[in-house]
Amino acid sequence: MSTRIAFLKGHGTENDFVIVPDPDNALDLPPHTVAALCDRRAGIGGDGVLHVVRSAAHPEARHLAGEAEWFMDYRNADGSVAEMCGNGVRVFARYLQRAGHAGEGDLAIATRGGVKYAHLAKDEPGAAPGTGLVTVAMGRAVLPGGEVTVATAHGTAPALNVNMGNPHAVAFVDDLADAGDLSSAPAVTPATAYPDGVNVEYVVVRGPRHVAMRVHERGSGETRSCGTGACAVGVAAARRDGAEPAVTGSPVSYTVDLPGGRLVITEYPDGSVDMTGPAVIVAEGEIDAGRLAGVG
Ligand SMILES: N[C@@H](CCC[C@H](N)C(=O)O)C(=O)O
Repeated sequence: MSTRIAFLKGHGTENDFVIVPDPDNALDLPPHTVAALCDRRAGIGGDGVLHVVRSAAHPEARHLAGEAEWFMDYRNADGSVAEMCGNGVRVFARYLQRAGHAGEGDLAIATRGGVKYAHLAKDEPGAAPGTGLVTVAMGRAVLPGGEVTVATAHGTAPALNVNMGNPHAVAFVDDLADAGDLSSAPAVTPATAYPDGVNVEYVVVRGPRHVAMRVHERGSGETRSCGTGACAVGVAAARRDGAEPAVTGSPVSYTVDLPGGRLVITEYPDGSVDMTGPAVIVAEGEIDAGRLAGVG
């Protein structure tokens, strides 16, 4: 007998996810099932899976249940587990709103990177329901220091090590094409800087407080957007511009253009970072897990 899995499909600036509601954590979702769901030809297709579980029902989130009812059990497209997914939190919040578990306003969501607070803005007058922007308080960036270098077949660039709950290497380049093919992971040295792998962002300056980026995501390949990556880029840009809020005493906002859309990243003098962008649910259905390659 095969299992039927209810799912939704959503995206945030085209970083797309298979959303699997499973309040009681009853589903078996091993890495190969996640990879099969994310397969763009033989599955639903996505950069990752947002497994929606009540915090109280998940061993990794039970301790957060008093603060956040819902846990975002995030998985990359290859089935690996990640600590955080910024675009994922926005889409997760949108799903909770659509399912009637949350309304407009503030909402706490548990992640492996701690509890994040999302704010669902009101829809614009006349706009479709569930289209208001979502802001997520992403917490503070950690900059471990040390020199890091990223390299593809197109060349080598110095990068900044920024941790947004998950690891990033941010390299400013002259042209986004300089990164070449990002479907496979750039080489990052020293490897010891990232014992668990890394997401790599290539960035160009578009204007004052305005940048554009491409990203190779650990466990997913080149994606059209990465929320934690955009935050890491905003933080790196502020250091590069001498605008670090902890030093200047003023918040700073960057517009970050990604292949899939635009995010606004704001850093405050206490080091906390907010990310604002869209989150959309585009489909809903049920899949016969037995028909997924290697599952059943
Ligand atoms: N797309 C995400 C990041 C997802 C996790 C990442 N691939 C990792 O392994 O750390 C985002 O929007 O932040």
